[in-house]
Amino acid sequence: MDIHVLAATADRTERRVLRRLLANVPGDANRMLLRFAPAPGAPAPETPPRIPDILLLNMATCSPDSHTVPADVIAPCAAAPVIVLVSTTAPAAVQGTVQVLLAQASRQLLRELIACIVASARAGMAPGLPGTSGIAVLAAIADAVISTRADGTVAYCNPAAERLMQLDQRQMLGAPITALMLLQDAATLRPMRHPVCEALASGRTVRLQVGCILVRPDGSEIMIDDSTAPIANADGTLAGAVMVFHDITEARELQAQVDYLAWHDFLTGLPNRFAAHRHLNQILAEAQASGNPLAVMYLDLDRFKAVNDTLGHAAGDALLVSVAARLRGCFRTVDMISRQGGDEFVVLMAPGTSSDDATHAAGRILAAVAQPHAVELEQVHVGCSIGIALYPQHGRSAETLLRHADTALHSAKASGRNAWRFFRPELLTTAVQRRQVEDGIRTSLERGGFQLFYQPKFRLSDGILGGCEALLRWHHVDWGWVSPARFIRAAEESGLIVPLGKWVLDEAIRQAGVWERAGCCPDAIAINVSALELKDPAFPDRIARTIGDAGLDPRRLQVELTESALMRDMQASALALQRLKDIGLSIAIDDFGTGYSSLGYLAELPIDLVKVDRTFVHGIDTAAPRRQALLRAVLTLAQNIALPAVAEGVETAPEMQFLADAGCPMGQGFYFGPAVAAADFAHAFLVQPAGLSASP
Ligand SMILES: Nc1nc2c(ncn2[C@@H]2O[C@H](COP(=O)(O)OP(=O)(O)OP(=O)(O)O)[C@@H](O)[C@H]2O)c(=O)[nH]1
Repeated sequence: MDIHVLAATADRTERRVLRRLLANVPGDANRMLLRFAPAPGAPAPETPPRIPDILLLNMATCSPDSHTVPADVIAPCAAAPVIVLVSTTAPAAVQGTVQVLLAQASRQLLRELIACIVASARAGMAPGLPGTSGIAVLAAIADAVISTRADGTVAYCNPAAERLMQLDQRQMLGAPITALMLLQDAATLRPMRHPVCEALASGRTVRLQVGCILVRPDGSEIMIDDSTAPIANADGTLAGAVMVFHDITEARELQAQVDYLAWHDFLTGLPNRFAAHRHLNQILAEAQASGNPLAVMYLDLDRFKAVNDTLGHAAGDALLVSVAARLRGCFRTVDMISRQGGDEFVVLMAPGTSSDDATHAAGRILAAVAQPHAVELEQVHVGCSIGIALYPQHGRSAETLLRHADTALHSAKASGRNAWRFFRPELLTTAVQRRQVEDGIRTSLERGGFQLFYQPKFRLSDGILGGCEALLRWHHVDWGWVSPARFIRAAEESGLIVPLGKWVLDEAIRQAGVWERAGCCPDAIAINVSALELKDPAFPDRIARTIGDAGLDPRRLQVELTESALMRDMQASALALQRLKDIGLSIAIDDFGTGYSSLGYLAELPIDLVKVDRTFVHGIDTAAPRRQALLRAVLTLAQNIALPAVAEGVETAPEMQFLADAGCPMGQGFYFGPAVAAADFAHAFLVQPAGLSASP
């Protein structure tokens, strides 16, 4: 006779041994048709394969509580007898099964055993009922198994099915499966067509859709995953169906938690950037269909870094949570508030939002965020800046709207912060140009392109060189010379001014060293220092170290600062300036007279020199008497507090003469000479001992 053997083993050696033992040779009494079961988890075949006459199982993967038991392999052939393949003679995990120690099995023994078991099963077994050894295996596995007859009444259920269904065998056997198992779609809560009915009707293996709920007799619900296969008689007619299922409630809950984390910000609980992007696409589709406008707001806290730096990261976190709560209070439930990361939030205002609505909301945010936040027993104040882009006039896609809102945000920041701005197309060109400039600065810092030019300062009384100012110049490979007005501001706003300032310092000190070794160094080489550098507590020490390393006399170096840079934090400025003075540097105030006009600081800070701004100087010889009087007043003020003054922007001889007559001690400007490269400066203005190479 032909005997269909299904072997469920993933072990390659076992497969090879089985192939050898069950290979047919002429003269064999029976023909063995060996087939291997697909690995657990492999997709079920569309059409049910022929039910085998006997099943060979590897017990190594068949522990009772193991989910690797190929229940969906065993269950459809539950009517078939089972031989368990064991690798040791130790007692098998499942009582009542025939066991074969494969390593010692001979070809003849195994074939005769199989033939004998199959013959007796064919003689006595009713279709749809598992054989005794099959029952033993099914009783031991963790998956629930229910087999039905062709009319859908239950013919068999294993203990796991009793547990999951909360019914015992007596209540289930003979009852229609559809009466016992109420299945619902988790999303719609609508009853679902029973998979047994579907498998019986189609003659195919059926899998439940993900998210199927089993409602149990006591009303409790579990989520199940199942596979249902029809069972065929030996003649191919339908004998019934077998359903294998297990509880996936816990796995789904875990998945739900993972999903939550994937779409929410861990710190504030707000939707995260991915959720915002997804939502924006959804509401854009809605807005497109209804023709309604909507608003996208990009929000960034102002100087949040300072909170982290002064109060610590935990306080920063608490502030972010507090801000998130304030934002929630500013919006309708239809608007989505999300955290993009860091101190950035995005608000998506639902379709139907006009620009007026967005304006009012922005005002509400500024007011709400500005209220003090209770953070770790402190009252913390923080502001924020907001950029707004409207659909459809500022963009139609999620990416464009977010980018344009971000561009508008930068404009709000640049305007002085604590403000909101709508997107304007003009911002785009500036933003793109700004980015290009920033990238260019970075590249030139790495590869070269910056140079220091030197402009002389002269004593007006005797025309002797009184020092010089080192001015940064940038030659870009593609753009040529870039105007300082164009790149200094971009560097300041992007923070690149710090590495740039360091480069200037190093280069000025290097050049001063060259001149000093040549014995022709000018008295004071002034370098410009930005507010950001001055704010850095490590700045004075860095200067001291660099000067020390170069072996330079510190009096050769002068630091020029603008009034506004000093005024940002008077106390910190005073400390930093004193430290610079202690190192031996002199301090000059740039743009004197144009800044805060709060002159009190002149007496407070250790300043050596003031530079009278060029606006006072330009055309002064022919200017109106009131303007001339103003310049004289500025110079007198400097004189009265014993601060020498340098007039900037001197371009003509009459201007120079007017300044000299008014008692201005020094001048700087085109009249004396423009800023030029170090070699040209040395050549023109320094008394050069023989052999000086001004630039190495
Ligand atoms: N406490 C805390 N800080 C964070 C977190 N994520 C990012 N940051 C910090 O937030 C700061 C963001 O600073 P920026 O927005 O770049 O700068 P700012 O100080 O706010 O200055 P402006 O935006 O220019 O006004 C950085 O210092 C980050 O290290 C976080 O989850 N918790």
